[in-house]
Amino acid sequence: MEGSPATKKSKPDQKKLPQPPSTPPHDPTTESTSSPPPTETKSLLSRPHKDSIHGTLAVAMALLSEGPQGEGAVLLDQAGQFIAARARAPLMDAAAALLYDHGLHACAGGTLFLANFPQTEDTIKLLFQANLKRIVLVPVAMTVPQEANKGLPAEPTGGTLPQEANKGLPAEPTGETLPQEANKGLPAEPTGGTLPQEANKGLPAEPAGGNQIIWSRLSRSSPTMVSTLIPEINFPSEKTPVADSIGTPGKVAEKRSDRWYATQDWISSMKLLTEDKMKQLVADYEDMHQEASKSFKAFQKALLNLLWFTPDFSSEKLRPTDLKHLKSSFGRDSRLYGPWAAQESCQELDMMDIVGYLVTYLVSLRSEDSDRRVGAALVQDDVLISYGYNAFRSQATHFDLPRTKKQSQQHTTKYPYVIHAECNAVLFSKVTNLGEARIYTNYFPCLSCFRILEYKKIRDIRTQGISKWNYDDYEKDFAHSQAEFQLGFTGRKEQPSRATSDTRPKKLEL
Ligand SMILES: O=c1ccn([C@H]2C[C@H](O)[C@@H](COP(=O)(O)O)O2)c(=O)[nH]1
Repeated sequence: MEGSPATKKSKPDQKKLPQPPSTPPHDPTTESTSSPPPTETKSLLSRPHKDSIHGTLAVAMALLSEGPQGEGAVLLDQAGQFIAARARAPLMDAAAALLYDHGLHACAGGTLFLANFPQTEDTIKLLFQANLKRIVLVPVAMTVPQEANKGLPAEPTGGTLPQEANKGLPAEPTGETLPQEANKGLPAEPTGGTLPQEANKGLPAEPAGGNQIIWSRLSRSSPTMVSTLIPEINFPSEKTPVADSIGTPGKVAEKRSDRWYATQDWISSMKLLTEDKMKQLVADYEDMHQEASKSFKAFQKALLNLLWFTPDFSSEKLRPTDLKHLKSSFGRDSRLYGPWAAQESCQELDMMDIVGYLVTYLVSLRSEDSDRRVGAALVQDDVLISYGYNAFRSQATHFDLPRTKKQSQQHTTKYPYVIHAECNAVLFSKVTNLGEARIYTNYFPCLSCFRILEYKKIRDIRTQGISKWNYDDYEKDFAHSQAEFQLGFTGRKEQPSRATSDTRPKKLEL
């Protein structure tokens, strides 16, 4: 996602205006690869590679498709900035819809993640026309329609790419390779916030006539694809509680040895899952996929289960309250109970909600604040148009910032340096008219984010939890509730837990 570049119109009184920063705005969705920080500080954060996030978004979008085979696509521009993600429309492949929505100029030199191969030959032609630099195929379904394959290098059976096509690409990781490993050799991510023209500098020159498409895959098979969703595992340093590094809520060990063992346990359980259960899940998935042409619901269910049972999704925080709800059949318009909702306030979610929450969760994994990872996703007309997570502002990196929360030492806290997830989602949206947009967040937005959402007329706010922010005094909390109320809050919200419901002011009746 790129922040809209400041329009450089020369105005007579420009000298009086605040000058734009000499460096481009910080884009939290990119990370510097040029000067890796010291290993000790690096272990403060574990973040999945952007490719994993975008590949998974494509899969999530495929869940929303209608038709015999799900298809989802995610488009990034040439600087690697997110443009949009969407599912197949009834008469249009997801990839084609993105190209038509955003135009070839936005796509040239860009990257397209495809969960399942587009089914029509017209779309393949369009992919060549788009001069994309990279197409990442996420093989959620193992079959590539013969029709669609026309004109492309022939694929040997078993789904591997021909050696020719693989030339120059890194060897694909096998089985249980961790994401860090798997990412080695992938094209370096651009450094923060560069404008497309700038970002192009140093990239290999496009051959005359364009059309240099590098076919790459997140992985050869679903197990590896799923394993790339797991955040990098760094052995925690003294500074890092286990909860930060391995994402196990409520399991913060005090001593180094405890942390170490907790991490070990987690790794072995992950391995167990990768090697045994995951194989089983994938086998089930493949079996069910055979049935997919007969029953699309089965495909959706299998895919969702596959995502669901990765360690992250089955963590305590995200555990479905009752798996039997998931096991029931559902389609685009059917309802099911929200896995994130507390038992006493089980909420109904539709497929877009599930995908919305999945996206907020995924992007929150990229958060630069290891204390609290917040994710936000903007959706308009069932298209994911932007996302954001809490990240440190321009010219500040997560390696040298204060992390303390103590209000008595305001200048040493992290807060002045953090841009909130919702702000980033809005700031980096390429769609500027957000009146019809809906926002998903994994935490209840704070008051300042509410102001921004109100300003942008985003009134459909769907959130997974009650407010977690510490408002020191009643006024602030009250103002927050009022703002929420005045907005005409349309989102679904969990009931406050007993602990907080007593202290929160009652909503006003208008
Ligand atoms: O609406 C919100 C509120 C807060 N955030 C971010 C800002 C910080 O990075 C964390 C809060 O940290 P604590 O340690 O829990 O105080 O969340 C946000 O993105 N959106």
